[in-house]
Amino acid sequence: MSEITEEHVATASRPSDLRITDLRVANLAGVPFRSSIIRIDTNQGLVGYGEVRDGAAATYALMLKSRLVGENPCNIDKIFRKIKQFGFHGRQGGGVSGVEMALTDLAGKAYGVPAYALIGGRFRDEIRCYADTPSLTDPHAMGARLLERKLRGFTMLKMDVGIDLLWDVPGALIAPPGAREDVTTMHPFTGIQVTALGVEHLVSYVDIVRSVVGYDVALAADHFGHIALDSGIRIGRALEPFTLAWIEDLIPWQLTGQWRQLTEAVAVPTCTGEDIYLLDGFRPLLDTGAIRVVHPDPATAGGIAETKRLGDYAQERGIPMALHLAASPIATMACVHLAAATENFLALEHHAAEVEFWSDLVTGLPRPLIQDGHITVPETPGLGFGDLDEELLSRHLDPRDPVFFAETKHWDAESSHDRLWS
Ligand SMILES: O=C(O)C(=O)C[C@H](O)[C@H](O)CO
Repeated sequence: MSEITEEHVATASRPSDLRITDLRVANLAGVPFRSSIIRIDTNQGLVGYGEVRDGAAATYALMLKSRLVGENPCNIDKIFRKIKQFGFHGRQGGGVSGVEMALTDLAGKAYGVPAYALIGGRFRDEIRCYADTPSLTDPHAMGARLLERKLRGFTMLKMDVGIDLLWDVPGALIAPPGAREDVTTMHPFTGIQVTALGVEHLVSYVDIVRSVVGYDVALAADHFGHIALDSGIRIGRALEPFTLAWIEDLIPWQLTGQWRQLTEAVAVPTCTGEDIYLLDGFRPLLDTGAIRVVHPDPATAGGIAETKRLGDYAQERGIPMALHLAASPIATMACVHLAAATENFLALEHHAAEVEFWSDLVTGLPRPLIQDGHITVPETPGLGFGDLDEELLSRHLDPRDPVFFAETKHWDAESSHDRLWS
């Protein structure tokens, strides 16, 4: 064996010598949904973390392993171009996007700089988060929950309102058979019509919510459908008095022409984007001015740098960008660096206001991570957290497939975890 010289020692941790040796995942549940943490290992002992989008399969990341091993993770864009063909819209973008986050984490650690420095530096020191609140039948309960979040310092909130509230209201919907089951899985276009009674129900719901939470906080509304265009127009017009920040996902994002008609017909900002992969997927909506707010999920859209490119592209077209997210602190921190480095940024979604241990999943950052509705941009290398609290994580594994960074030589397409949401 040859002798280790001083030169060897000096070059042992050179970023140019860094190589990927492995990719492993930990499948979590309840953080706030199920998601998979990616860990990329290297020949220098450095590890990088990313996260596969909520509700997606770890498979989407594991299938990329053979394309990654041997690559220098600091060449983020080169690797991204090599693997992006293996992603797609919806949850299928989750593998590529999560891997890109982990590469950025690694590159930042290798060069000793925070992730935002790799994509151009920062525009802000604090990242505004907005708190999402899933559907509640009782508008007073929804108002109370939103008010509690407002009092915790969130300056922007979102509630789910829409057909979820109307299925059991007689005469509120005209729906094709099976539509109720379909919308909970694939979010397809169902052609559901919301009747005058249904619209009245939603108006009264939002009126009560506003009377509880007040008008001095930005409030967006989501989970409308998908519904028929004319129903969307009637709902949008009826909700105009409530000064909503946006109305989201009334119709499928692919229907650019319908989005444009909706946007032109209502005086409430229209919004979509959480299932779109890569800037290319957003171009039709942005180029035609079909939406007023673009809402990518960086864990679907292609990760940190691609979502920044998208934000810049939208900015040139006068369309503000908010970030969708339903993730653990790992993808959240990826989004914090992205939001710091993108001028065109409104707010980052937080879906885990009810998950008490959420901030504790990573070490080395303030707890709680979100204070007064904001996350402070860290200056530590990579995504900025010290490490994972593996003991805590291991208590929140997905019981259907409780893999915890185990070596994976292949993936089992039949396992329950690999059944996809979309
Ligand atoms: O918050 C939003 O905009 C959502 O639509 C969240 C989804 O319900 C979430 O990703 C769960 O799959």
